[in-house]
Amino acid sequence: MSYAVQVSRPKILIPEKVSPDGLALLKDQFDVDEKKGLTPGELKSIIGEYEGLIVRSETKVTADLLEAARKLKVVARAGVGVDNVDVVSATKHGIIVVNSPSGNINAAAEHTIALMMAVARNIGDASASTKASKWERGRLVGIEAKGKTLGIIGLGKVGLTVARIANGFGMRLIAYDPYANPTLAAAASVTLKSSLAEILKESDFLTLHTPLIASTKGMIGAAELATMKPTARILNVARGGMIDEDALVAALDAGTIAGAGIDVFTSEPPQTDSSASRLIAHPKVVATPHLGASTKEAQENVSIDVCEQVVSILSGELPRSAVNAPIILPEEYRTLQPFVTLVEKMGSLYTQHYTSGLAIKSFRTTFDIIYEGKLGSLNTTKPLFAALVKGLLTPITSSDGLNINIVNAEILAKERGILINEQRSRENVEDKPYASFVTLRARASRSVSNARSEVGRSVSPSAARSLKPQEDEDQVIQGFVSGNKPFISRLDRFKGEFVPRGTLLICRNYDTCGKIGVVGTLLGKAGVNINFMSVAPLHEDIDEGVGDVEGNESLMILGVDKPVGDDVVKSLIAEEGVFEASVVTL
Ligand SMILES: NC(=O)c1ccc[n+]([C@@H]2O[C@H](COP(=O)([O-])OP(=O)(O)OC[C@H]3O[C@@H](n4cnc5c(N)ncnc54)[C@H](O)[C@@H]3O)[C@@H](O)[C@H]2O)c1
Ligand SMILES: O=C(O)[C@H](O)COP(=O)(O)O
Repeated sequence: MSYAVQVSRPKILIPEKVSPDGLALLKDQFDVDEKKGLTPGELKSIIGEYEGLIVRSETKVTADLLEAARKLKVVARAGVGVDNVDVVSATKHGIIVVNSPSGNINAAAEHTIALMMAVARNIGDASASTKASKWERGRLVGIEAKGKTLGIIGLGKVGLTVARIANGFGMRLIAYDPYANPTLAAAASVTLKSSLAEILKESDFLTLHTPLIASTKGMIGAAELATMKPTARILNVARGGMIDEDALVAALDAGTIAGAGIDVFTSEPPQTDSSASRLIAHPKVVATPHLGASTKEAQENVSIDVCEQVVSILSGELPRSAVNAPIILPEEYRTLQPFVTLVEKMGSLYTQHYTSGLAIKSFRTTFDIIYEGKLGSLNTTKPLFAALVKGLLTPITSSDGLNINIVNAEILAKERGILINEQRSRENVEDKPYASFVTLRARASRSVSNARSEVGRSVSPSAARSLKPQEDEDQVIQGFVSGNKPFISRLDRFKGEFVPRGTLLICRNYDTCGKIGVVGTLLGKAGVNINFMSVAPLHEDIDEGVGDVEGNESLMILGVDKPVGDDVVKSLIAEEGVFEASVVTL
């Protein structure tokens, strides 16, 4: 008599329509349950049995669901956007979230072109009218794409693909993307513009291809629509929320915008009597139900992509596109983790403090990152390199773009035109209160430094004068780790310790009495509480020319309990002696 030992196989749940091509890769090793139409309650009641969960955009992977997911190791998003996944909560639970950042790019780009032509030639309206037994050739005259200007907001993967196709139509291509790679733009015949205003004014067709992040949310509202040509047509195959839907309906009603092709909405499916449903119902709108990625080919691509990653993760290997990437391997974790956090924060601080608000934003900057002291003898700095790239890009790419890990960081940096030189120094750091520290030095190109002096962070008129001497200076951020906690110890010419965490207001001002009171009063009036404050005087080692306020300046760093509005920042710099201010969230 023989006995077969029953070993239970890991289980994977698929509550949405995912292409079978990828699922076939799972079936040898795992039990795959395809269960569509589950309510949130039903999903929660069964999720505890599963090691893997594969979703598209409809399943809401909430903190509550993840709390109940006792065995879950991976959430795989068969597509790009992870806005339906609570990534922070997944990270807290040690669950890796992966996606497929490029499997559906072509599908989204082709859908954009389909909407553009449908809007240009009244295809939706004409089809409905003809099916209703009408023959309205006179009413349904369209326009051609050839010779028209296509304005592209967001020249990333989808935006560039749209540009390449539209180039074949004989369209003039312009784009606004402060972080675009100029070489790729030029190769696609796209002229990069330095302001959104120029794009709005010149576009016959305007198409959006950015992620939905703070800087893009509501970026096209009534004021922006009012600057566009009344013959302009708008396309959105990116995310709902970037266009103010009510404002677009009003502009279409008033005839100040000619038409729109929209695939994505603020509520999906749209609720009755919502702004999304009013937009969909508008006669000048061609609407599709989030179909950008819905082609057979794209669904095969994303399915295979994420299923391969599920296999990797459940076999204990690194995935290629983890959204909450383990940029550090387990054996390196103990030594490097606090420095990974530090370097990521330094990168993020750089992007937010130096590039937000610039007329010309760019990473055409060369970064030197110098690891000193004990860090100088590391076997590998790959996780720190990846952390820097992640920190630099995170503030501008949202969770959609966070697939940065030790495998892909170098390629992603190159794609963005980010040049990073790593240097190690084992030199004695005995004069320092810490055994290792990291310096990030950005050598700004001429165009960037010019932009800084023109617009920069919010600057007071008197600051323009004192900013001048900084134009060609390197930008420096220095930090160290103490008790596993990251600290910033230098920001440009200022030396002072602060913890890079939460929302920080950074003000450069005359180091005179009363400044703290002024800032405190203005924040108090705006209902913003100060959690901590640090004053950084000029760095003692710095003897470079610092302008006519030399030796008399300091940096004030305030940890605040909520974001500080632009109006408050403007009032701050209107104060005598406050030169510039920026708000960063780390
Ligand atoms: N409708 C669909 O089914 C569908 C399918 C695929 C992708 N998408 C969406 O399309 C969008 C673009 O995807 P992608 O893969 O090209 O992303 P991407 O990250 O490759 O490109 C986004 C670009 O936006 C730029 N950007 C960021 N902030 C900006 C700002 N404030 N102003 C101007 N540009 C800014 C970035 O520099 C980047 O180049 C995403 O929102 C994605 O979720 C939708
Ligand atoms: O983010 C994406 O990949 C697209 O919006 C597609 O979403 P879908 O998988 O639900 O079609």
